[in-house]
Amino acid sequence: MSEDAAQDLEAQTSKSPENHKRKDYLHWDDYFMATSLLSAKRSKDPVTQVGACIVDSQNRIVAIGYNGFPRNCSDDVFPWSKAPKRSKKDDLLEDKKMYVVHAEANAILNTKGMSLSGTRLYTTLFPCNECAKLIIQVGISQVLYLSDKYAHKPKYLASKRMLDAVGVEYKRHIPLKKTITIDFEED
Ligand SMILES: Nc1ccn([C@H]2C[C@H](O)[C@@H](COP(=O)(O)O)O2)c(=O)n1
Repeated sequence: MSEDAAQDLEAQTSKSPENHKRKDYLHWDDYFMATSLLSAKRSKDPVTQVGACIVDSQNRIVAIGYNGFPRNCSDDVFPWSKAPKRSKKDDLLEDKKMYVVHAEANAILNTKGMSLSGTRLYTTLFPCNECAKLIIQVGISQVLYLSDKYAHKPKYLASKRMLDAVGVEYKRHIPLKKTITIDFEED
């Protein structure tokens, strides 16, 4: 038997992985969180890059977003710095928090007003109180997050208070895969 024929025969046998469903495919939650992480890579914030992804009940991505300045507010003109605590009014105007649109808000805005009732939001960082208000108002029913690094801050405590009050579920996503490599040269 020629080498080619032997390879064909091997490919046809039941042992060959080519004839079976792949086992190391990406599971849905990892897939959507990875999409959020990829989206976060677009952020120009030097300290914290956040990505978010909204998914409907049929696992279709509805919109994605990341933290950044509003459209046409230049990344090179508006400040990426933080004002020191107890700053004067002028210093506060040089604080990024005055200008940044959060990833979750951008994802919601990117849906262009479509119904989000019953959708899930994947975010790399737990939503603040302002984003929680939006999440509730548009009817998102579940939030999955990776990091909760600001959990102790009042904004995040207020966020949980609101989400708890209205029954929006939230849970930390524990990835099944620790890393995912994207290789642009893979064939
Ligand atoms: N859930 C969140 C929380 C924060 N952000 C944005 C806002 C800022 O650009 C950055 C946080 O900066 P830091 O205070 O860590 O210097 O992340 C967001 O998009 N979503």
